[in-house]
Amino acid sequence: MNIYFSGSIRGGRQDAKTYNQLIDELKKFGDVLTEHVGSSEISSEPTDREIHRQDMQWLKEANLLIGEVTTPSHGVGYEIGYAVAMGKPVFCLHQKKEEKALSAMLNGDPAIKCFEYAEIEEARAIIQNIFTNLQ
Ligand SMILES: O=c1[nH]c(=O)n([C@H]2C[C@H](O)[C@@H](COP(=O)(O)O)O2)cc1CO
Repeated sequence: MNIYFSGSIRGGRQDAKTYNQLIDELKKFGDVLTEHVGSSEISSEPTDREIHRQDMQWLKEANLLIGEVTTPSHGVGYEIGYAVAMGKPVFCLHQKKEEKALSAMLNGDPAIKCFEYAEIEEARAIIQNIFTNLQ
């Protein structure tokens, strides 16, 4: 099972620790192709062209995409739209925040399953359910 995990990088790293915790959970169910998204240090070595080429390759190889979408990110939105267009299953997790509603373009797409969580334990349980219910 190849898992493409999406999370904000240049959109803001305030949820990076959560990404890391989610990636640890996802690793129980398959190979996370984009483990660097949860890393405390993002390499600035590859060019943007190389990042895009590599990520598109991983997206092609992925069986599904799971995004943590609390922090809005152009890259995450792009990856999600691309994965939907490729017919891949897409799941989005976001933290409950009164001041910020999830984008209608994610929440309103019947092809995307969106889940709200408050605590990391809740997010772990959502991930476990996703893989239990995968056909
Ligand atoms: O250095 C990078 N490496 C990388 O893999 N990405 C991909 C993976 C993330 O899910 C997504 C983050 O996009 P953004 O940087 O626009 O927040 O884009 C994005 C960047 C920087 O834009």
